[in-house]
Amino acid sequence: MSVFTPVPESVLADWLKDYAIGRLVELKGISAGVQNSNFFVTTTLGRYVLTLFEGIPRAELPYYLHLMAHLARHGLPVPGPIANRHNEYLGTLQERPAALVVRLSGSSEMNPGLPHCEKVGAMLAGLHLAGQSYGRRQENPRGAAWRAATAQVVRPFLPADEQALLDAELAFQATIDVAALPAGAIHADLFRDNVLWDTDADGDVRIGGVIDFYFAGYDALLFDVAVTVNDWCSTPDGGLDGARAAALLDAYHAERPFTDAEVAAWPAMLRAAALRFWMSRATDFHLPRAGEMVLVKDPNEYRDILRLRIAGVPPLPR
Ligand SMILES: Nc1ncnc2c1ncn2[C@@H]1O[C@H](COP(=O)(O)OP(=O)(O)OP(=O)(O)O)[C@@H](O)[C@H]1O
Ligand SMILES: N[C@@H](CCO)C(=O)O
Repeated sequence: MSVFTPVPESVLADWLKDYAIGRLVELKGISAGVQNSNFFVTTTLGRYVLTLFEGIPRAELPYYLHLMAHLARHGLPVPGPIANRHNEYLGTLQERPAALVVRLSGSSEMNPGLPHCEKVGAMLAGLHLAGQSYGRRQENPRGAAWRAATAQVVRPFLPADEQALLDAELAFQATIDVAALPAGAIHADLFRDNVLWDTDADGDVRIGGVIDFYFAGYDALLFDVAVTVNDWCSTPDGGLDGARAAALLDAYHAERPFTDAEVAAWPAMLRAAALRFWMSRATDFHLPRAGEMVLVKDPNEYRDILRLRIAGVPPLPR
């Protein structure tokens, strides 16, 4: 359940007077997502998603909303935010920062095949290329500094073998020269549940939408590729599915060829991406946030993915 803050219809109808999208027809809470309060909003002029931001500092929100607008303007299937009559994307509703974005079509695919992986790879490369001309910069909120700091918070809760794994991984990651890698705006959480699939006129799968940009930031583009491959191309035990990984990576490489530095850093980035989700999930598990309805995902899934990536991975295409 993801409605932490209820919005009465009369309050929303009044708030919408500040927008040019017509009058309220229907308001429905969305029962997915764990971070914010989300609603489907239908007006006389269209279909939108309303988000009330529950935790992200207000000052950080323009980066996300303008990034979504930038990517949508570049033709990517990203929900464009709607500006109000003051030409602002960010408003205030029920004392929360709030934004309306276009509602995109489709639903997520949790068992992706090769065509899905191929399309996600090509789309991610397009996102990175379009992101190069995005003028704002905000560091990846789950970047290397966050991972190192969070590891120290989580470490006391882990058994000895996991502490050893964590210590060794942090020491290894500290030797990686991330600054040598191409960088830019990255999504940083492009999991299967953040891509909506649709079918085109020929019945082929097509990406209808990429959502949830609220972990986006400036970092190595390869880190984003690694996050995406770890989620889309893993087998149930956490191993890499070679065919799905090749489909995703070849399609990405065709749009934005990997550099030599990226080829060298690939195993390390898959490990950094695994560490990021092991740490965030372990934090949610061992230090649950009081009073919030948080869906706790299994940290061991990403501990195991980390162990398996350390054991070896196939190289990037070149
Ligand atoms: N622009 C959109 N178009 C269509 N559906 C959307 C859109 N934005 C969100 N949704 C729907 O709302 C659900 C929740 O959104 P989202 O994943 O952004 O939640 P969140 O709580 O903000 O983030 P998180 O997933 O990190 O918890 C999605 O699973 C999707 O079904
Ligand atoms: N994708 C994250 C959830 C937060 O977006 C995870 O699977 O841990």
